[in-house]
Amino acid sequence: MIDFFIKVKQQESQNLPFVLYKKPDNIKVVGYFQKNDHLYFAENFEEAGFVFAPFVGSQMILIPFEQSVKWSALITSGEETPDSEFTQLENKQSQEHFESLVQKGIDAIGEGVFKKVVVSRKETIDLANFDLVSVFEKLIQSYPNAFCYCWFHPKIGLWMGATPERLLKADDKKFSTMALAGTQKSQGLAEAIWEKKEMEEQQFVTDFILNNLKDLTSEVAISSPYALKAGALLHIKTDIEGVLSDNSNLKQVISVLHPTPAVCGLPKQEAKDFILENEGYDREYYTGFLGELNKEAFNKETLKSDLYVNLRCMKIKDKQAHLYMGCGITKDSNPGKEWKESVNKSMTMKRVL
Ligand SMILES: C=C(O[C@H]1C=CC=C(C(=O)O)[C@@H]1O)C(=O)O
Repeated sequence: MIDFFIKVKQQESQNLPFVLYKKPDNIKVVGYFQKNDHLYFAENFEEAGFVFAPFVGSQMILIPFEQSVKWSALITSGEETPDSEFTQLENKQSQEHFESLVQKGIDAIGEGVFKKVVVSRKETIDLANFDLVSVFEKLIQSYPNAFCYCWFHPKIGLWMGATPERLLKADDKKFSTMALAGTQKSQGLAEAIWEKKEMEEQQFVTDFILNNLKDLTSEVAISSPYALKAGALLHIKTDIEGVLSDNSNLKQVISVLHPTPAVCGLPKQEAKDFILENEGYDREYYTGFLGELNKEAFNKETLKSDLYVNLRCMKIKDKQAHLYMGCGITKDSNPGKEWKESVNKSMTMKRVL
């Protein structure tokens, strides 16, 4: 780990692009260190590299494998940061603004515009001192079952996160994805009791994914919904896996899944229009996706992709951390509760700062 982090510090001081990541339930940290500061893009998903894509638009940045040096290291064990209670000193104005945005979403559902929308907000906090390596170390120790990352490009900026949501894993024609929704503070997995609102919301997500993948797949199987722990929170998750049909490709599958109903809503276009019109800020890479694209398998015969949704993340800029969090809104949502949920989600990043 020490050599690995020395390499990170060197790359940082040369102001060159890099990405560090750890997959869920894995003890290996991987780094790709780009050899120049060029801004490469993924255009048709046939490229090979680490992709970093925004919520909207087609500017998907790529750290190409062939232009990078790969390093990896095993995580030396540390204590998982215990979950704690946090006191919140929130600005009344941002609370009012967020609650009225949630209410607008509920009203639009009442008018039949859509069934679900995910609205979000950004919170900025000052950082007295920020050390990328120690924050990343805390991140990987605190969230063993998340996809943890730190991504930097001198022409874009620095992002970090610990996301519970996989967008797509594809191993040649075999694929897996998930339907994720519903949130509660964790009192332990066994104690989780879900309200009808959350169960329904998660079922919408599963149905959407299954319906939309129908034309692109030849086989699909799903698990029963179960509780997933993400830091101090629990979500409901259904695993979905299967085989892509011979005539479908990665680009088509990604465009069906992204943005997922866990970060946008249902139907997708109507929810997206509402978000862009009403949220009042630019999500940038929050709720975009990131991960390995077309990585050669060990046997070099197949290509593997492993992509995640950029949630529970932050952008670091000018000694400030910009934290992003959103909540799925359905007809039974309550603005006050959604505000609290967004505060709980903000703790995922606050814990490591
Ligand atoms: C949009 C976020 O979470 C999504 C993922 C899981 C559960 C969610 C919820 O219960 O609202 C959200 O859909 C976020 O963390 O910013």
